[in-house]
Amino acid sequence: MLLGVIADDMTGATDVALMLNRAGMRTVQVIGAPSAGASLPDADAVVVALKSRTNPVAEAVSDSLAACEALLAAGARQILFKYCSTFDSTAEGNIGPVADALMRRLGAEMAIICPAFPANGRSIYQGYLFVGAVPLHESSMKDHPLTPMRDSNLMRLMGTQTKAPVGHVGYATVLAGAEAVKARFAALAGEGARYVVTDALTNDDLMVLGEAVAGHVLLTGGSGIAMGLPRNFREAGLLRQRAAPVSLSAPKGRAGIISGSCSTATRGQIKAAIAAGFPALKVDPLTLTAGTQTAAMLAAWALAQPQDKPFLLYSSDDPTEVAAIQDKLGRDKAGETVEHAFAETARLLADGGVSKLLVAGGETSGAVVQGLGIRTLEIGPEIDPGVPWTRVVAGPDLVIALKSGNFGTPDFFLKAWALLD
Ligand SMILES: Nc1ncnc2c1ncn2[C@@H]1O[C@H](COP(=O)(O)OP(=O)(O)O)[C@@H](O)[C@H]1O
Ligand SMILES: O=C(O)[C@@H](O)C(=O)COP(=O)(O)O
Repeated sequence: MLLGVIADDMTGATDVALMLNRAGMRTVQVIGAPSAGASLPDADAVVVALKSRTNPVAEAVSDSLAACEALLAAGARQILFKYCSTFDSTAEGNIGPVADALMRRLGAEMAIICPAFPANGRSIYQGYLFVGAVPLHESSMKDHPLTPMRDSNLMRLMGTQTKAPVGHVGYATVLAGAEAVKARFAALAGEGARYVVTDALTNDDLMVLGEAVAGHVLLTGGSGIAMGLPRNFREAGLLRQRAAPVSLSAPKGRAGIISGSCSTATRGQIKAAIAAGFPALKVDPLTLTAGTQTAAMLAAWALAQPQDKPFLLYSSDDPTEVAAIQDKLGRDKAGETVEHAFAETARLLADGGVSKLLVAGGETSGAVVQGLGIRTLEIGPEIDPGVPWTRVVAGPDLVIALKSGNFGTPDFFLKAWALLD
């Protein structure tokens, strides 16, 4: 194993695993921090998918360190801490504290901060993170149910989460190439910087940065920064090129969609699925709390639908409705209620013969994967940038795609099935 990745949520993990797979590294995703001494699957890269984006800081740190130990024990030469391309976090963390702890464990002198993911419109200029044409804090991420992002300056965002000095590599330096970036790293290290935000607008920029960080033991960023890493290993004679899969054979059974994502892209995809006649049932956190809607009822409804189209269970709502529900239940309780219900529903659906599942939302996917008892995933074909089909290799016999809230074209729920044999 060459590269170890610690991902702070489930969809982020499949996103980075897809990126590595496409760039020629055989990548396997394992769920949860492996216990001490547990062996990891044999692969060029292993991604450990945690649910550490929004849990308490101490837990996020200890899970990330446990993942790091397992990856090092399996031979990882470099560790990537993967977080969201929209830098999803709060003033307390968890990005800063986890990165600090990994830096200490690995004895790293410097780590880059690069959430850029051009294929999905995430770019960094002058240290400001953009989502499409607008700065992060003007994007729909300002209303995220768990990690509302109200600033776009990555130096400032990281600065609230760590005491370590944060520097910046500007775009002109990135354009000048990997040697110029390395020289700038050295200069910043001389000034005491421990973290370095790197501008990046295109995939070419990410390849330059990938080359510049070949010698770094710790990297932090979105899946984009993984793009250039396989080439480093190939050039070092450690990795052979392999082709990424174009289709996936799915076990026989029914198809369905579970969505707890309230992101703009997902809400559009839900609209398109309903317009296409998918049988759809809205799940309401208040009704779940009152016990008048239960996981058993959701699963029974889904399994009673005609099989010619996938069913859709969704709690996704617009920011005004989400805010009203959070006012009544509290932010965490609202999220947990939906996540618990979907985890249990997914288990009942798998028992009821569902074998092809699309899940929308990072936290939602984490809950569903845990509910299904999935331990290992193999990465299949790309549906859209950042979202692959995966096949369960340890756990129930099914194929599952875990879609980040803001990823995918409007017809995502309609077109994904065509990649399955
Ligand atoms: N109607 C709702 N009201 C309040 N919270 C909700 C609602 N529907 C889903 N949630 C919660 O919002 C969060 C959405 O986060 P996530 O699943 O990560 O989606 P995304 O990938 O879009 O960020 C989850 O914790 C989910 O349980
Ligand atoms: O980097 C990204 O944007 C994604 O890989 C990711 O982390 C998604 O998180 P959610 O939007 O919470 O699914």
